Amino acid sequence: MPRLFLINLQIKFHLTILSYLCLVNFKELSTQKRILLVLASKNEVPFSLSDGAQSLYTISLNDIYVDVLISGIGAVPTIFNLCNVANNYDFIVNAGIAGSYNLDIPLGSVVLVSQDSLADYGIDSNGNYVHIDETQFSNPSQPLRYLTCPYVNRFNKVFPEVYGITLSTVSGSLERIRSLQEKWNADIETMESAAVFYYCLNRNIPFIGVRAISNYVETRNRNAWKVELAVKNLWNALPDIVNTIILNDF
Ligand SMILES: O=C(O)c1cccc(C(=O)CC[C@H]2O[C@@H](n3cnc4c(=O)[nH]cnc43)[C@H](O)[C@@H]2O)c1
Repeated sequence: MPRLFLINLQIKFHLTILSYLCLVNFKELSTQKRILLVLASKNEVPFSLSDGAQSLYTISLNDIYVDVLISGIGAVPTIFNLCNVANNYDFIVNAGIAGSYNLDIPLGSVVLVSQDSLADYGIDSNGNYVHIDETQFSNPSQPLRYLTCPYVNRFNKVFPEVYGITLSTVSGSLERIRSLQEKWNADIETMESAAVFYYCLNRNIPFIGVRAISNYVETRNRNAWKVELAVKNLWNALPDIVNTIILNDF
């Protein structure tokens, strides 16, 4: 057989194998779920993200690529920034730190939020707080409280399930804490969680809320906060959460 013909045949063979491998890879990529982690601040990420105006990053968690959105603290910045990108994802994880009312939950624990409420949407009637959903302004098709995550029981049972409330101010005085506890009897408090629940439930996007406890909800004592421990434990738990998302149908 002429040498030139043989070389030509070899090249064709290699190109065929290469295009097959590319096709397999492309297929794997295109069937991979697109996961977005939403965190309020860079303080809740244990590695450095580039400075500047950028708020969306791609990272690898145990070889699974996920995007990280730094949404800003509080419900409004979180939902404004989330709704700009949410259509590109199959699953949204609201992750971060949280304060705990429940002293049985050790600082640093990672918890899954099974229910959350926008707990300061209401009317203060001479010291008597009434939630919006208890007034004429309630919209039963879009409730603002007792929002339930339908996906939570698919996740690893090692993370306790908790009830949350979401507020625009970190609670730090006894009177406020007592009245919130009396009204809601919640386990944890955050500034974003119920907003992400509300958005995802109304947009029909699968989601989970995962938080690590950085502090107890008590009269303000910043020295007692364990932010570093909570952030470390949160990120140790995230690969397991992401694996569950990849392996399950939602
Ligand atoms: O002072 C710091 O270094 C620091 C680092 C990270 C976060 C903070 C905050 O001020 C907390 C707001 C942020 O964290 C969530 N979070 C944590 N604990 C609570 C709480 O007791 N009540 C409400 N929110 C809490 C919250 O979701 C915010 O995103 C300070």
